[in-house]
Amino acid sequence: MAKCIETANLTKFYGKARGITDINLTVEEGEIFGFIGPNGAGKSTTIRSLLGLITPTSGMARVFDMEARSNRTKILNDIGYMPSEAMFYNGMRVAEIIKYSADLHKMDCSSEANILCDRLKLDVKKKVEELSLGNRKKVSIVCAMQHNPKLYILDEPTSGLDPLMQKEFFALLEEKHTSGATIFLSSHVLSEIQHYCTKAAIIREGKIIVCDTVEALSKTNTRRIHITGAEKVYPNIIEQLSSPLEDLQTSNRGIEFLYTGDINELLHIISQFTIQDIRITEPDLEEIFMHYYVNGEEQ
Ligand SMILES: Nc1ncnc2c1ncn2[C@@H]1O[C@H](COP(=O)(O)OP(=O)(O)OP(=O)(O)O)[C@@H](O)[C@H]1O
Repeated sequence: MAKCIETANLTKFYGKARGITDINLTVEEGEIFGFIGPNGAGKSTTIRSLLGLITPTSGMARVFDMEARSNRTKILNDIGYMPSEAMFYNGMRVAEIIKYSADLHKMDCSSEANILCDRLKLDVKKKVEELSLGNRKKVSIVCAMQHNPKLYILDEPTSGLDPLMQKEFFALLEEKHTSGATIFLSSHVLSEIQHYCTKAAIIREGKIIVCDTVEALSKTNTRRIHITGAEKVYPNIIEQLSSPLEDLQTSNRGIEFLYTGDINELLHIISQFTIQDIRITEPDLEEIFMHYYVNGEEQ
């Protein structure tokens, strides 16, 4: 399958400040790729490099098999970009902004724009400064989608949208994907990545710490252990374990924690104490992502 996005050792320093270091990513045509990481991790810097808006300090970024910075005019024509902040020129009406954005692509997108505004319940007569954050986001969505681009680069697209509009937005995105579009989705909302993405990369402190299919990321030998009746003895259990526990929670219903060590060792230690019950479950993807957010090991 053809590569839609490719970076190799992509690095950007803002003066001496780290933006991103040695980012290696490949997004194949037709993929829905999730890009997640804590605040300041480097998501927007990576995106701005892909759009050719900033010059990398070193390494390369290619989109549609072209070097991003020197071919940005050509590349941007086939991209639907939603920046994380939906900011527009004050004084303009929604319809004018949408038309202006279509003109930049030298296309008449009016019929697609009307459909999108209708589905998103966007009042095109309003002035930008009269719009709520959610409604400004909708303007961004229409501008990103009306020209039916080959690639969507979406930087936290759902922040500010109410749940109904989030649902409509993803319905639209899935339709575009079914028609052949590739999607690069930066998000803080882990459930979005889990539901919609085929592959995901986690970035932390400017570096990619893990990149795999969402299915593979969900598979882990980490287990969540729930024990009832161990409130008094759990310090003794912890003391004997050779692997550290994570996310230890105690309550009057018992204790629970994430455990990645040898399960036989754990059961052997627990068997020395009197407990009421034990349950061993797989952690959900959100817990796995949080593990990488907080403790992230490098690839
Ligand atoms: N124009 C700039 N000048 C100096 N430093 C910058 C600039 N833009 C970003 N940075 C720094 O680069 C790092 C990565 O920032 P970036 O905005 O790419 O992160 P992010 O993952 O998009 O964060 P968030 O989730 O908060 O939007 C941060 O440490 C940030 O302070």
